[in-house]
Amino acid sequence: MATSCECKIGPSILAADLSMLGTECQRLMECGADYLHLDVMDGHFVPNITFGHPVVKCLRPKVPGVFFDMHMMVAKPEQWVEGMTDAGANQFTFHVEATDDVIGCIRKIKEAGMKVGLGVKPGTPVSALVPYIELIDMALVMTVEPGFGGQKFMSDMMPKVQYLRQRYQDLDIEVDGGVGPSNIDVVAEAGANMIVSGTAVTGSDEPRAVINRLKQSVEEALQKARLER
Ligand SMILES: O=C(CO)[C@@H](O)[C@H](O)COP(=O)(O)O
Ligand SMILES: [Fe+2]
Repeated sequence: MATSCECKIGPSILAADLSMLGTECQRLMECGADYLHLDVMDGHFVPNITFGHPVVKCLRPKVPGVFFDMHMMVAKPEQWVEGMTDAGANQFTFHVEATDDVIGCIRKIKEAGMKVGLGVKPGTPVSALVPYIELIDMALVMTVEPGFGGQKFMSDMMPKVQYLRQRYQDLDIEVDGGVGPSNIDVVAEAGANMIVSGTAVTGSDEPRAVINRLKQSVEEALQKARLER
């Protein structure tokens, strides 16, 4: 299905050396990343904890101008909107399962000047995003149970991506979890254009080559879809 969306590769820094977060982020951008995917976990929505807006505020000046996609794996995400926008975040991606007031959270994010991402966990049907699709900038399809990097890619989530791409040709669709060179072709074929990859990139001796491989696959799939239009 053709789309006007561009291919964007956004490495997750979750599996990187977090004691060197600033230099790790700089290195990923030097290796050809298009944006950075920063995984925020609160120990409530997911059984793990990472970092919050105070860390993001310190990180911001280390990689000026780089798009920060905040993956908010937190309960009641609306409570963190102000802190994240003050810290310099660009996109606030929260989970549809995490709040009773999705519309209110979307409104708060937009009023704070950030882009809106809305995600579904593997157990949530993609139809849960449909009521909000016209209000968001990006849809996130999780291909692992959120909370940890280095998990196995769930290929049975690809019909969710196909469902979205067939109906919303110009929507940014992000896939996150276990993505790497071994499965990028099915992710790209399904229609995703924003690719999060953590372990496959930060765990590689050649992150630039991995990012290039991911980019090549998505760009080929986008080009093929445009020709089929
Ligand atoms: O949000 C998450 C995990 O909850 C992801 O962003 C992972 O951190 C991606 O890492 P890999 O699965 O690619 O190692
Ligand atoms: Fe993530």
